[in-house]
Amino acid sequence: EKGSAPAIPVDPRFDIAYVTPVTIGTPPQTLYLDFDTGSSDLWVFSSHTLASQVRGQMIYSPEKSTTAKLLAGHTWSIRYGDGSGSLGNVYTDNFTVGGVTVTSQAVQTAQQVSTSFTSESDIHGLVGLGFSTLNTVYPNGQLTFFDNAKSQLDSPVFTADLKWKKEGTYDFGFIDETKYTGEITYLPVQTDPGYWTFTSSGYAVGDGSFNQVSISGIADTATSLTYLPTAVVTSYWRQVEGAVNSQYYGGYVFPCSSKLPSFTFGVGSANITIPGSYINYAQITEGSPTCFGGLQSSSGLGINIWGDVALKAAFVVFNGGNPPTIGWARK
Ligand SMILES: Cc1ccc(-c2noc([C@H]3C[C@@H](O)CN3)n2)cc1F
Repeated sequence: EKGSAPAIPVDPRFDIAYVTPVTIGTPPQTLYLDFDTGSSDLWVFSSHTLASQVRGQMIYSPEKSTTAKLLAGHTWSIRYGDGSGSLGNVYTDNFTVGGVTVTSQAVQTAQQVSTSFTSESDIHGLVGLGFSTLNTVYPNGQLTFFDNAKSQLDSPVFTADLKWKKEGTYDFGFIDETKYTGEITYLPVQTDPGYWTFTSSGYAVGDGSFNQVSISGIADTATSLTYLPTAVVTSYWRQVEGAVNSQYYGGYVFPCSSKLPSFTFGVGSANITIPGSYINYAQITEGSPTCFGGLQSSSGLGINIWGDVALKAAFVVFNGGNPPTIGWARK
């Protein structure tokens, strides 16, 4: 089996997140979910979610699905990197993405969500694509959609082809050769504690020389920006006149009229180049001459994150084989 599904930017002005249509239950209920390689819970806004916390999201109603089964005595609670979170109960039901169906997928129904989820009406939940060890369901952890689907896929892989301000795709079970140029470079993955953690071989700013330095970080499809060590990020923004690291705005801001240099990162002996335009993330407020950078320091996070700003410059293969590896190609 194999399948393809679109990755649709939530806001056409800037790529804050990407959502993908899925169907759950019988008859099928359609929701648009944020696929997240940085976590491993599949949760949805539901008929159980506090009404005061639902604002326009599509919901999953297990009581309307003839194939839904309550996973009695199981609960979950998750906190994301930005402090947002959600919690609730667990059902199993049929779950389909791009034509690939998993019967009895653990679907975590939210009873409560934090304000940033309530205010994001285009995101109806998340599909965790990290390693199942990160799943928060208690007392028995549940498997991700990918872990459940793996055995029925032609190949135990999924790929991410995210695009700048355009619709991209997630493919399951196959590698679409038309989606990239040159070769795919595969790197080892550290699966503990459960992220797709890999080590980049270094970086270059614009046309500058390549700095050979190992940068270990996670590939995270649900983090909008890219967060790297302070030394790396400082050397990038030093090239942009008027760029400052603003305490007020919580990161590097710069004049929107700037022509930003590209940022190249090493993957083995190959490399991926992020165009400068991708690093001009957004105006700090509508109409402002000041813009917020897509490349920020990871010093406060304790982890480096290759988020959408980096991922959308590449074709990325998440290989769930034994051992798992991550593949990068230019496109
Ligand atoms: C409103 C909202 C807030 C946060 C997130 C969110 N989901 O995953 C992540 C990153 C950080 C890490 O926790 C795992 N991947 N961030 C999604 C949202 F729709």
